[in-house]
Amino acid sequence: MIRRRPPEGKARQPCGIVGFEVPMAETSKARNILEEIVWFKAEEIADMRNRQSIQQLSILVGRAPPPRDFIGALRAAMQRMGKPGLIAEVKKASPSRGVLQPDFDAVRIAQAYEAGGAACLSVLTDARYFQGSFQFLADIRAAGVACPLLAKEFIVEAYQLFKARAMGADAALLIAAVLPNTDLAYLLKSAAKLGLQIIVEVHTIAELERVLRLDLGNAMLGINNRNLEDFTVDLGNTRTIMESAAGKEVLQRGLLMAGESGIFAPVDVDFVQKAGCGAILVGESLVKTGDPAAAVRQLLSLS
Ligand SMILES: O=C(O)c1ccccc1NCC(=O)[C@H](O)[C@H](O)COP(=O)(O)O
Repeated sequence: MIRRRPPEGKARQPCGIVGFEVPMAETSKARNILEEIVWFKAEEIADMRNRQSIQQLSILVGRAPPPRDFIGALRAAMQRMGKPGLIAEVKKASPSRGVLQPDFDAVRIAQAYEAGGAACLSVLTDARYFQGSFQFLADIRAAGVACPLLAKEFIVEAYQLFKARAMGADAALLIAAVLPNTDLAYLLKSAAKLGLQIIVEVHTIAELERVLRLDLGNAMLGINNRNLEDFTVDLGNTRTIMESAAGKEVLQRGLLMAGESGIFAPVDVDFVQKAGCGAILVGESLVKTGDPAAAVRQLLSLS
């Protein structure tokens, strides 16, 4: 479990108008990128709240287009194609790979994914580490894209769920490595009130066991094959987790599971499908190509 805040309150001591910062004690340094991202979220959300209160966001939520059935679209795609429903990711850059697509136009890429046969889209909203934006969600919806949209954010507060729904998201991601079960339970309830569906993401068997103790409502699950602490990617992680007792419980309960990260070719799709996944979340291999529609068709072996 990553630490949600620097143990000594602050990672850096800003020195005001002098314009430099002094690092705090060694223990206050983030241990990995996930911690760094999550620690920065506290500052980012405080800044967002100063510009837009949760009351203002609530009004926008009331005016937002009705949410679409994200999980239903994935299940329908699986039934139609006999292959996992594809969540194609609109991702300009990442901490592990840097800029993936310099010629990045979120709307054009979203339209191409849909034309290629994606069931749903994942839209990176984090600005600092992924060069994403909540505005992309609104732009993609305004452009008439029908695929349901996942707000791909590092959610630590309900405020971000309000923001995601206000901007037109249909679903949001909650990461078990970041959130203890009390927070997950609270955020799952908040999301349900807003009409947002949820993917709860795990990376280990222990996280899956913990998450299965929650009242998941109609949430789906995801296994991230990327270790968010050291960036290594191993598709075998999906199989290992799905072969565990907790993985078997997922199948028995009929929960939809997505295989996430490191999916590059049809053999990878087959691999995670055989492991028990009814959905896949794919970014890099699609966004890097000059023709994202063709990349989707190729990945799903569509003619
Ligand atoms: O992608 C990263 O480098 C990354 C680093 C730190 C935290 C999260 C990160 N990625 C989020 C994701 O889970 C992926 O964007 C998603 O699963 C798609 O992965 P890929 O197909 O490998 O781009």
